[in-house]
Amino acid sequence: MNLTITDVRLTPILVADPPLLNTQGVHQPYTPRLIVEVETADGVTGIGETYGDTKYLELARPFAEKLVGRQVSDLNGLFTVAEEVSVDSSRVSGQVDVGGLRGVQTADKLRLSVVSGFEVACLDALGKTLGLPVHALLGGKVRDAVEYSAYLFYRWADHPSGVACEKDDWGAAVDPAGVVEQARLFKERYGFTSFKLKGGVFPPDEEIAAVRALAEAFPGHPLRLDPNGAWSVETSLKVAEELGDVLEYLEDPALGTPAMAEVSAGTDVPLATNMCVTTFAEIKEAFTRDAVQVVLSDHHYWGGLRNTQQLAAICRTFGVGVSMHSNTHLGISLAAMTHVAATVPNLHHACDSHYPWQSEDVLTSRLTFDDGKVAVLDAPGLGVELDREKLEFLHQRWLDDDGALRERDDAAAMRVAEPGWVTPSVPRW
Ligand SMILES: O=C([O-])C(=O)C[C@H](O)[C@@H](O)C(=O)[O-]
Ligand SMILES: [Mg+2]
Repeated sequence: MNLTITDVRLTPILVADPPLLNTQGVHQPYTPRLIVEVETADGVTGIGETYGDTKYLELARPFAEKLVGRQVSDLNGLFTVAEEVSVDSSRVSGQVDVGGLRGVQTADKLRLSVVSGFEVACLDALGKTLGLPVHALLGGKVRDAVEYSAYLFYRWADHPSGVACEKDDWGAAVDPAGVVEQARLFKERYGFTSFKLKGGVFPPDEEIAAVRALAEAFPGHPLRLDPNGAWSVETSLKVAEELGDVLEYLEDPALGTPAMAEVSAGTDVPLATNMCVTTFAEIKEAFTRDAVQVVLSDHHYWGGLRNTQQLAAICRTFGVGVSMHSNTHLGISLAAMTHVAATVPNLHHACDSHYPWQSEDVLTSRLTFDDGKVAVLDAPGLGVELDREKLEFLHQRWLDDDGALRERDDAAAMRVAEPGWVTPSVPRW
């Protein structure tokens, strides 16, 4: 067997995305992703997926060149190679995250977000070569299926008129009745039994009413609300008090560890985050101050599946829970998320996934949710197959774009509907 990497292919694509609302604006009709293929001397190809905005492509290209001649099994070496890739400081200094809502932007985090796509591709190639599933390469699964939560969004029925887009049949959700109807559809179509509502869109009282309506419609189902740091400490405490009896956790009610620590000190409702603990460097302060009780892992920006396991081990040591964050992603990432989630013993919360919102994919067959769960695949590698025609179609869309959609920018997308829109300053309420 020859594990030498002989070729690395990078294919940026644009995938359809519905008009999902968050505190910064609304999702664009198409969003960028990057598909990574790593080929070995034996002709085995491994696939991975990560963010596709220009700032990631700029790093992925030189990184890919450096991998040729290395071994797909040299996963630790990926981090060493990444350090050799320089990050343009203008990409990280003073930048506002215009859509991802994933906390600080640093050069390291940018690198890790790129490494993760390659780590998954290497694990896929290694697993295919050895005839082992990725979860086995990670030490073995401790469960046969991974539970996901329904990721509810306030949304419009369609993107603004005149905007080129793909249509879907979910309808609008801009009030409690709309949110409950969306949750009902999620349950009917995928069997989800826990629900997360993306908040920070409407004044807190309206979002409290939506969560109350969910609690009435789905008694006993775990519920979460995530305004992406849009509230003050005072508002966060008020919401915690009003919804404390029905929330599994409140996610990033206020922005940053100091504010989260203040909220945490004033409520018994568990606080979760994918904004103030997004790097290993942020863990110490947050855990020491008991600012968060649940960390949402995300292999994309934590630097891959093995770093996700390390994060989970640290959380376990400190008695902090683990859940999983998600941005817009396709089936390659859902497969990767499911493999790593299957190996984490202390994963006691259903994971987030945007996948149901993605009508397009690059796989020959879509992954499915049964009773809200994705079965852990035991086929070699990730256990999924790339559909070249679909990949080419989505790449052509990227090539045809004039550049406007190649960067995710939820505030810019909102300005199409509301020309005066600017990213709200925080706390918004
Ligand atoms: O806080 C979160 O869960 C997210 O950041 C998830 C996504 O970014 C979501 O808010 C989005 O895509 O609008
Ligand atoms: Mg969140």
